[in-house]
This record gives sequence, structure tokens and C-alpha cells, in this order.
Amino acid sequence: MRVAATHISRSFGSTRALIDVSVALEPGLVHALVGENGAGKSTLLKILAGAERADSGEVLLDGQPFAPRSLAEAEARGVGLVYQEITINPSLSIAENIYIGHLRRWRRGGLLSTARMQREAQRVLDSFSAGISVSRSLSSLDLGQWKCIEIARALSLQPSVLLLDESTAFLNHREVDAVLSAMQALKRENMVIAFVSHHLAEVERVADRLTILKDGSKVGDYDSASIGRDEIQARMVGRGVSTGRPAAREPVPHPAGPVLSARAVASGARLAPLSFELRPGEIVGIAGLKGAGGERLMELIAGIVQPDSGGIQLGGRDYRVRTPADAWRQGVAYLPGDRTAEGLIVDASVLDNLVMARPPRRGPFFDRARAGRSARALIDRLRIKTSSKDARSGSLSGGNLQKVVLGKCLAIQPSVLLLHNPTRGVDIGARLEIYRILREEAASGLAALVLSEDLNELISLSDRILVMRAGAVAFTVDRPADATEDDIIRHMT
Ligand SMILES: Nc1ncnc2c1ncn2[C@@H]1O[C@H](COP(=O)(O)OP(=O)(O)OP(=O)(O)O)[C@@H](O)[C@H]1O
Repeated sequence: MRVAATHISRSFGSTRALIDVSVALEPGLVHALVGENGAGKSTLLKILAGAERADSGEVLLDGQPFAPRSLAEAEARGVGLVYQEITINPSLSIAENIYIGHLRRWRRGGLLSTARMQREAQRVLDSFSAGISVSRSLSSLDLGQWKCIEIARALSLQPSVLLLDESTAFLNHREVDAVLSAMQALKRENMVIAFVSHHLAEVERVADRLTILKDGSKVGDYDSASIGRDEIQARMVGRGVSTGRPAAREPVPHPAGPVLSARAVASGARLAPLSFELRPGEIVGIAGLKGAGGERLMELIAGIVQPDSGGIQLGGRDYRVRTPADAWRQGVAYLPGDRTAEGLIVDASVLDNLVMARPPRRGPFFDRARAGRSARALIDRLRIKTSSKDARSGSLSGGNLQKVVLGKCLAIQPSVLLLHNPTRGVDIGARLEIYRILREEAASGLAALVLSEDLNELISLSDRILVMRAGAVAFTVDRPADATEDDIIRHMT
């Protein structure tokens, strides 16, 4: 099957998400869509998948007009979509997750024919060498394998075209491999594959062709062999970007006493008694696999869970927080790993989300004028792409939403900032901007703890890195500038 989209335009109110974009997708080739946050990548995929309608333009499937009004209609014509978010239900089996929404297929006289469903689910997983047995429990699989189950779900409808929207965004470096291998296996089956990614290393690894979008318009189509990473970046942003990974931080002196110190804090089996100090101006990275203890440490400081033993001091005083709100009040801001579930309210405006943690007041009243000024300053500083400060947050693109959550944290001028995967889904230009802002904040005294699956991010940002394994610090990298990803991975596993 060939996909030809021509002269596609789509606006949302005053935002022109796509302007006269044409792309051609060929079978047996992996096609990457790249561009800055808000460039229009997801909108284009959604139009192809039936989740959005184009205002104008035409899509042809093997020469036949294709204007699906729903995902189901697109699926029936052979076009499947894999979402950015994880959509696995852990209380169901692998096979049930694959056939969710189509379980009726496996019912005979009111009974679910589990054995047949399992056999068929296994066949689909094996068709792209996922290496997953349907008899396993979901909890024994990693997120990359969960993504492969979502790919199997799309494949169970026998599509000829598979669209993946930032499917690796929530995965760590190992889990990504499973998804990229799946794409390569499907390419060999002669499928049309298009994916969105902010990670140009992934694009280089699997894409045969790429289309660059900028501000809703197409910059161009390229053979990936003929264009280098620097040129892709330059074309994405419309100006030169020197490198995707900024120079590592030079060690900075930290003369003051610790702003935060943990003494033998422990939390069940998740965290063995741990002591460490965080000084003003210091950025400390935490590396570790899921469940290694980094997330639990952040949750303890953020007031989400209570330590079983040990204690934390903030600014030399006992720091006991029972709820996240307590922590925010004391100047400890937390950017959670999942921006929409915990980080912000999608139905509220950009302004409301930005100032939500500490709304400016005049007397007993909300000071809308001051809130407006502060929101506008954050929108400019973080280069948040929104039609206005009053726009509904849910209308922003994924990367821009992430910047809103970061803005909400910075708005309270915290003394300690806890960041979990701070630049997930954020494009390269904005990522460098966020690193610059965090360094500026650190230079004026902010202390930050950064838990990230992106090890290059930790190396670039941190003054030191705590590498966690099985609930304890297995190793401390004192000079991240001299470390490589492999050095860190060795201590994580
Ligand atoms: N449902 C919507 N309502 C209003 N505006 C929208 C809607 N969907 C997308 N937009 C706007 O359209 C533009 C393109 O968004 P899109 O999600 O396609 O970008 P993207 O390239 O996928 O970005 P990201 O890399 O951040 O995910 C953005 O300015 C976004 O705010």
C-alpha cells in the first residue's frame, strides 16, 4: 500500500497546525517525521489515522481517496496507530490487551475462547520477533515490551500502514531497542511505517526517509543517508544548533552548607537507608533502572510517601511533609514523570497551570494582573508555544505541555527542585534551553535533583550522579564530564 497525502492543512482556532503539507509513504520503508514541539507532527499522524480531520487537502491509499472519520474507519482500511502514551491495562493478560476492544471475536456462545485467542496473540507477537510469550505476566515485562504489545494490538487488525507517535518517549535506552527492532522487522514485511521521534539517534538508526516539519509547514523530504544530524537540527529550528548534547558542567564550588540533607532515610524494600546532601547551586543526577530506588527517593522528598525511618532536613530544620502540598509550601517543587496525570490539569488554562502552585494574591483575592505577568514571563522564558496564556492546556503539543509543568515548578522559586525525566518529549532546541535555564537557576542558588532515563542528560546537567541499584547507591560519579553512558550502565545493572 502507498500513502500519498497532498496539500494537507489543519487549523485549531488561530493556530495553523499544518499548512499545505504533502508527504508520500512507501511500503518497505521506515519514514520519520521530525520537527520542534508544536511543528504539527502528531496532527499529521492523527489525520492519517482518522483521529483528526484535515480542513483541506487529500489523502490517497493506493490511489483511492481516504478520509477516515474515526480510528475504526482507518483501521478497517488498513491504517493502524500506536500512541505515545502507554495504554496497557496491567490487570488484563497479554492476549486480552492485544485484543482489547475486539474480544467479541473470541467469544463462542457467550464464552471466551482463551486458548485460541492466546495462540493467535502469540502468532502476532512472533510475526515481528517480539520475543514475548503470552503466558508471561505483564508485571514481569519492561515498558519496551509493553510497547511491543501495543504494536501487536495494532497489527492484530492486519494493517498495511503502521503509524507510531513518539512511541519511545516513555522508554529507557534498553527498552527503546525492542521498539526499533519491531519497526525493522515490520519493514521487512513490506509495511508502510511512519514514526515521530525527538531522538535523532533513533531516526538515524531506523529511518530510510525523513520529513522535517516546522511551524506547520514542510521544510523538506530527505533520504536519511544523505542528511546528517546537525543539518536535520538546523532545518528543524531554522537556524544553526551546534550540538544535541551541551558540554558537561564544569564543577562549581558549593561553599554554603547543604540545603537538603537526608540521614538514613529508608522506605520498605524500595530504599535501603540512604544518606546524602544537596547544596545550594548543585545539580545532582540520579541514574537507575525502574525500581532501583530513585523514584522512591524523589517521592519521599516530594511528600508523596513517608519514610519508614531516618529523616530529612531542609535549610537546617527538620523537614516532615505529609502531602505534596506541604512540600510545595516549603519550597520543594516536583516535576513528576507523568506530566498529564500528576503534573497539570489539561482542562485548565496555561496561565492557571503555571501559577497553580502558588497563586499570586492581593489581600484575600487572586491577583489576575500579577498572575498574567508572571505567566507571560514564563511563556517567553521557556518558549512555550501557545496561542495565548488563556488557551486550554490540553490544546498544547506534548513537548509544550512538559514546559508548562516545568514553568509551574519554577514559578514558586523553589529552593529544591525535583525533576523526573524533565525533557521527555521535548525537542532538542527546547531541551538545550531547559538545560540553560536550570543552570541559570542553579547559579542563583537552586538545588536540583534530577532523575532521568536519558543518561546523556544526566551527564550534561549534573555536578555528580548517584547511580542506584536495588534500593541503594551503587556508585557515585564525581566528575560526570569524564563519564560515558556505558560507565553508568555498568553500575546500574
Ligand atoms: N486539539 C487541539 N486544539 C487546539 N490546538 C491544537 C490541538 N491539537 C494541536 N494543536 C496545536 O497545533 C500545533 C501542532 O501540534 P502537534 O501536536 O501536531 O505538534 P507536534 O509537532 O506533534 O509537537 P510535540 O513534539 O510537542 O508533540 C500546536 O501549536 C498545538 O498547540
